[in-house]
Amino acid sequence: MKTQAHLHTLKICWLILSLALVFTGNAILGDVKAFTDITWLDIFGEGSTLALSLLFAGFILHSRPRGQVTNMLTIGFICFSAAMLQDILDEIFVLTPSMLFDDAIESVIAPIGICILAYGLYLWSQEQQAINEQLRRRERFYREHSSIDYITGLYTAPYMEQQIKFELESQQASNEATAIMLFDIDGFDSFNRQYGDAEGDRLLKQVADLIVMNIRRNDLACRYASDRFIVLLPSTARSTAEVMATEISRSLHSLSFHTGSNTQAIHIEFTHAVADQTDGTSAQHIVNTANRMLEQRKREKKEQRQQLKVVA
Ligand SMILES: Nc1nc2c(ncn2[C@@H]2O[C@H](COP(=O)(O)OP(=O)(O)OP(=O)(O)O)[C@@H](O)[C@H]2O)c(=O)[nH]1
Repeated sequence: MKTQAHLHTLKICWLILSLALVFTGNAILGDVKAFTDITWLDIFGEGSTLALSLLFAGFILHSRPRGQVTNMLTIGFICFSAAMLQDILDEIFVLTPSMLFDDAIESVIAPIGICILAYGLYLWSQEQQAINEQLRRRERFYREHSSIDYITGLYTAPYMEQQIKFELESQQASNEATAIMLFDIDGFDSFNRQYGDAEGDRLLKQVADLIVMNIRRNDLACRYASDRFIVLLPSTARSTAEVMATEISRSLHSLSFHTGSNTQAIHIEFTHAVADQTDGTSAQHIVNTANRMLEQRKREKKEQRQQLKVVA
């Protein structure tokens, strides 16, 4: 996975600078305690908290893009880490009580940092709700990042099977229908050979995005296999699913795909199939039935093409 840390060089510099300032302040303004006066257990405890705080800040900067949420979380962690460092250093340095340096950092900067951190977390939860809304048609109610296909950004077949299983179980209680649709690109192998695998990957991504755009809020799209996509349609009768699949196939066919800087668009053919819970008692059964129908339609299409060639 690509790190986002390079986007945050300035923030990393601020973090290092603030820790360096705290250390320098203590070194200039304080006197080092006698070795025997130092409580090493306290240093260990406070040092662990500082290390964890820096680790959290590292995860944030490693994985998040730029923006207000990242800024708030980073400022919060900078203040909190500076206060934790001060807590450690006052075990090592004695500062004159009349100096407010120690109190200012521990009693003022620390609570300010925690307030900013809390505000950052609040913004993060708001942001997450907006992202969840966008992701709904790609993941529904369950997130498992290890099952994501990185070419299309969709989940893979095992995830879909699990979701169909959940849907069948809940449908037994509600007595509602559940349908699935399969879409398969025609001649993807020759597309790859003609335009290269990178263009093939780009096509898969665009097809995935278009499918997601064409389904409803509660439906779920996944990549089933190489050039095959599957959509789960909860509470949907087969007849409705057939209509939806035909519309999506039409929309996929009108996709204007441009390879490289070519101005001439390529239009891809698709084959689709629909199945519902009457086709089987388990997720595996229903998906197998849809696959068989799809293969059958592909064979028919190929035969038709060959007949047309012979006639021509
Ligand atoms: N670019 C790209 N190609 C892939 C990927 N996964 C599988 N493929 C290729 O997809 C092609 C699928 O070939 P086939 O199953 O014969 O499908 P097809 O050429 O569309 O044939 P029909 O389905 O019968 O029309 C193979 O060439 C695979 O190497 C991928 O992630 N990216």
